Amino acid sequence: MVLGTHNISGNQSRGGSVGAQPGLGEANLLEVRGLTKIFGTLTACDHVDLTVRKGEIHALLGENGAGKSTLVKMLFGSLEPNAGEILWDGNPVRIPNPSAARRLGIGMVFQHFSLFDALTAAENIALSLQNDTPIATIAAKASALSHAYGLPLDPFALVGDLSVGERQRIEIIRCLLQTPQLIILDEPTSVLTPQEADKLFETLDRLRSEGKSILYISHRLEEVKRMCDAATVLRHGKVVGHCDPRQETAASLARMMVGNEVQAVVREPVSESERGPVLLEIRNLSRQPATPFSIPLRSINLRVRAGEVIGIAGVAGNGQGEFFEAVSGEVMQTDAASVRIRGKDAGRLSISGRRRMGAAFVPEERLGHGAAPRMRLSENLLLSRHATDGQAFVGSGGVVKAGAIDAAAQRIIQAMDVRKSARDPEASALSGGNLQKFIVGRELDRRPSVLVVNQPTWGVDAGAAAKIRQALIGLARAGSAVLVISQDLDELFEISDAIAVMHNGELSQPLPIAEATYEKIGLLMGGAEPGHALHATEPA
Ligand SMILES: Nc1ncnc2c1ncn2[C@@H]1O[C@H](COP(=O)(O)OP(=O)(O)OP(=O)(O)O)[C@@H](O)[C@H]1O
Repeated sequence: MVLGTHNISGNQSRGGSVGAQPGLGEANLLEVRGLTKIFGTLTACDHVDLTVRKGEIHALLGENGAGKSTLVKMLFGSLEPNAGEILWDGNPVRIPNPSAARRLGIGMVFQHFSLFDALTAAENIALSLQNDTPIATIAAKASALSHAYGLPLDPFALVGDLSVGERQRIEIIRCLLQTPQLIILDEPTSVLTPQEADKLFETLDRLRSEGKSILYISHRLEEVKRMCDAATVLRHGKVVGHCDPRQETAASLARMMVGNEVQAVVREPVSESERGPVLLEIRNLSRQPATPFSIPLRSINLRVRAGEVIGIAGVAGNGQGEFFEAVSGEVMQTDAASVRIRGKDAGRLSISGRRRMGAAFVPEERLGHGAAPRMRLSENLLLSRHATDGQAFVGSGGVVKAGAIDAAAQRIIQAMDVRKSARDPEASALSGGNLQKFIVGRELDRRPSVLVVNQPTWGVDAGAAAKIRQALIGLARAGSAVLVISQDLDELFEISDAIAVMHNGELSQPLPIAEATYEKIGLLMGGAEPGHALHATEPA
């Protein structure tokens, strides 16, 4: 490992003199020197140096809040640097806005997608092209790219009906349509299934072989080792090292990012006698597809008992989103008994009604669903908890108890180690992983009897992911029922007492973790007949 010894500012050609200085400099597409961004009192990027060569997949690593997104936003013209220099093909450039970045040849796929739900994939792409190319032409080009790069996409599908993975494909194709030389991908696989991620890697391989460069942000260190030719590591806004990830282990990369060893998650097996009553019960839950693109739910049955964590695995788009909506009350059922919380029918209750029964829910999408972006963390806390913690947060006559809300927000921030640039910032000012930590912490803080969480560690760094996973196990062992929907099989194996698989709107019986293997779960994810080799976790 080379820590901070690779002097990237010493070998470039400048001022367009490509070829004048043979060697490494010729192959550099992007060079960044001393790039700095300050938010209030926080230096999010502190004199960052970075070099991306032509035809290279370059990883940008760092824990949540390290400054990765801030850095790439400056490269894409979404944020203006306070200091520093950007060289493109050896020439100093200013990138005042994303259009300038695109003209230069820089494309970006953001962590939070910027798509309109009510429009089709092709219409969304058209909006970003800023010209009047007919939709049919755009759709044809998008289809051609989708075939060429192995990214299946129906250009006429409504975005609102698509899974997160499918939405990401639109973003990637939208980016490729502009024939970029450098593609920036901000945590592209955090919401993809292993199969989707493999497809994406093929696409990236192909782009690399065409000489394109990729700047790749990811918390998944195994894939960084597998895919990337070089890595730059940030910590607290500063570059702390460069390395060749292929020469590292996931543990050594994690250590480099975090500065020390990442704590392993501990899950002691839970015995039958340690499990309590069924706190969440799904009975014969069926749901017609709301749109032609959504998945019907087919007679789902599941029981989650006090003391246990049940995981739900599955390839994205097999009904997990529809299931979460039905269980959380985002969509109500006609049959009140199809969702029972702590022994009472809840199927016809709203989210607030179900929360009042002691349940808590963490949705997959952080911004918009999990938190209102333009509201402060304390305001978000009030928004989600006024219905359940009315007495704690709202006084007589409806007066908001600002002190109590502030104290609770600070408690959560401290418990989850949420890193931020102000005492009580707007949700949108938090890095993605830190916002996820806050949202999970906000729900855990209520000590709910039932917690249902969809993708608990999406975009969260290795250290923080371990903390969240341990907290979920801790909540269960303290007597709650915890249901975790995740596309990260490693995560499910780490935290679950039993794993069920959702496929095509059907849920298999949970397989006790002692009997679960990647092969069995993988078979079920691929649609193998449920029933064989599976045992219930509890007597009916
Ligand atoms: N618009 C903003 N206003 C104020 N502070 C901000 C803003 N954007 C980012 N920050 C702060 O800058 C720091 C770096 O955030 P950034 O999003 O770059 O981190 P990151 O490394 O991408 O993290 P993650 O892995 O969680 O996505 C964080 O402390 C964040 O709170």
